[in-house]
Amino acid sequence: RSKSEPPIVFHWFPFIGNAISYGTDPCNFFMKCREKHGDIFTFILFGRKMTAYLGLDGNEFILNSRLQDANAEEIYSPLTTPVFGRDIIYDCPNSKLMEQKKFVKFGLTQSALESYVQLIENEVLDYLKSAPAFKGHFGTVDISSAMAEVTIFTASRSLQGAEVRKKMTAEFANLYHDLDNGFRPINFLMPWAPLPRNRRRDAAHLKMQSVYMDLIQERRKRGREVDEEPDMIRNLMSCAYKNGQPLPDKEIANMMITMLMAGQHSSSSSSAWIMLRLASRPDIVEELYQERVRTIGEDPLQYSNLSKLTLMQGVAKETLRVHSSIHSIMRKVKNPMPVANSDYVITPDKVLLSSPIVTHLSEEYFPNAGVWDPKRWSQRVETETSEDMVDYGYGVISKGTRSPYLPFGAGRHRCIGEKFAYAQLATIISTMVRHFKFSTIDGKEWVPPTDYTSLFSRPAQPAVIRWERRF
Ligand code: HEM
Ligand SMILES: N#Cc1ccc(COc2ccc(/C=C/c3ccc(C(F)(F)[C@](O)(Cn4cnnn4)c4ccc(F)cc4F)nc3)cc2)cc1
Repeated sequence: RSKSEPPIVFHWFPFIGNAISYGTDPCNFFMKCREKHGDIFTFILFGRKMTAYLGLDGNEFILNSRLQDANAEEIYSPLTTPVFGRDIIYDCPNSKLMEQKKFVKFGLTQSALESYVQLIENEVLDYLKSAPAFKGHFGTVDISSAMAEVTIFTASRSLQGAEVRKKMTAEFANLYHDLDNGFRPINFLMPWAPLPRNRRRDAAHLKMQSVYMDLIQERRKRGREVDEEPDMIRNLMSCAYKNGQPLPDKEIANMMITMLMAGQHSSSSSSAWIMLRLASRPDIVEELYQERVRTIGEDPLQYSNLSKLTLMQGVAKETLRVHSSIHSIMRKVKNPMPVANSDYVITPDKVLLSSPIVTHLSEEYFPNAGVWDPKRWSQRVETETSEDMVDYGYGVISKGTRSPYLPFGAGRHRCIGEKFAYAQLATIISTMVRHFKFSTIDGKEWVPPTDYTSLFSRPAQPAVIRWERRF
C-alpha cells in the first residue's frame, strides 16, 4: 500500500467489511482501531471506504473542512430527503441550507425560549397527572417510552405550536411512526429499496406535509392575532431568502417536519439517558431537588433562571458527553485532502468520518472519562478566544475545534437546536425531579447498555426505573 494511504483495518469479508463490529459498538470499535493504527485509519462499511480521523486534529480536519472538499448532502440526502422532504436541508445547495439554519436559529429568541419553558413545564405536569405509568404513590416506568412521549408533547406544544400539539393524539402519532420507520441506517445504503416501510414513509411524509400546509394557509387567512405565541411556524412564515423569495409554504412544512424528527430523536434519547443516570445516583436526584427548592422555591420555571440550576446544567452536559446520540458524522471527499504533518492524502474514493464522542471519552481530556460525574463541569472553564469565531451564514459561532467536547458538532454544519434542546431537557428533568424520587429496580448503581442499531444511539430497551411521589 502506498505511504500516502491511511492504514486499512483488518476485516474478514469483502463488502460487509467491518460493518458488524462497527455497527454493534462504534465507540469500542474506534478505540480499538485507534490503539492499533492511531487517529487516522480506513475501515470498510458495505463496500464504502470510511476514513475515520479521530481526536482534536480529526475533529478540526473534518468539521472545519472547506465546503468544496468535504460534502455532507451527498452522504445524508438519501437518508434524510425522503423523510424531511424536497428542497430543504440536504436536498438543496449548502448556501440555501445556511439560510434555512439562520431562519431557525434567529427564531429561537430569548422571548420565544422564555415562553417555551413555561409551555414545556405545563405539558410535563399534565403528562404526570394523566400518564397511567405515574398513577398512585410509587411504581415503575419504562423511562425510554415515557421520555419519547414527553419529548414529542413538549416539542409540539412549544416549537411547533398549539394546533400541532392538538394533533399529537391519533392522527399525527401514526404518521410520525410511519415516517420514523423510514429513518433508519439501512436507508443510508439502500434508500431506494422498495420495502413496504419506505412506501409507508413516503405516504406519511405527503400526509404530514399537507397537514402543515393547510395549517399555514389557515393562519395566513386568520392573520396575526394579538396574543399570538412565538412558535416556529409563525417565525418561518415571515422569512425570505437573500434573493427576495419568501420561504414557500411547502418548505416551511418540510422544515417543521425536519425539526420534529431532529428534536424527537436527539431529545428523547438524551432525556432517557439523563433519567437512567439519575436513577443510578439517587443522591444526585436529591441534590437536584434541593438546588431547585433553594434557587426558585415553589415558583414555576423560567428560561432566565435555568442558568442558576448549575447542577442541572452539569447533569445535562455530562450526559451529552457520555451518551452523544450521533456517534458518526460523515462527509464525502470531493478533492484530495492532504493531512498536515503527515504523508497522508485523503482521496475522493473515501468517506470521512468524525466521532467527537471519542474525545469525549478520552482520559487525556476527561479524567475517569467513563465515569458519569456531573460535578466535573463546575471545575472546567471552556476558554474561547476571538480567532476561534466564524460565521457561515447563520450567525457567529465558535470554530469549537480546540474543545474536546462537541456534542452539537462544530463548523459549517454545527447544530442550531442547542438552545432549544437544553431548555427542553432542563425543564423536563427539573419538573420530574420536583415531583418524584427515582432509583434503579434493584437499587444498584447501573445503567442499561447502549443500542447502536438505530440512527441515534439510545438506551437498550426496556429501560425500567422505579419512581416515588415526593408528597
Ligand atoms: C440533544 C439534542 C441535540 C443534539 C445532541 C444534536 C446534535 C447535532 C450534531 C452533532 C450536529 C452536526 C451534524 C453534522 O455535522 O453532520 C447537528 C446538526 C444540526 N442539528 Fe442538532 N442536535 C440536537 C438537537 C437538535 C434540534 C432540537 C434541532 C432542531 C430544532 C436540531 C437541528 C439541527 C440542524 C438543522 C443541524 C445542521 C445540520 C447541517 O448543517 O448539516 N438539532 N446536531
Ligand atoms: N451491520 C450494521 C450496522 C452498521 C451501521 C449502523 C449504524 O451506522 C450509523 C452510521 C451513521 C449514523 C449517523 C447518524 C446521523 C447523521 C445525520 C443525521 C441527520 F442528518 F438527520 C441530523 O444531523 C440529525 N440531527 C441533528 N440534530 N438533531 N438531529 C439532522 C441534520 C439536520 C437537520 F435539519 C435535521 C437532522 F435530523 N442523523 C443521524 C448513524 C448510524 C448500524 C448497523
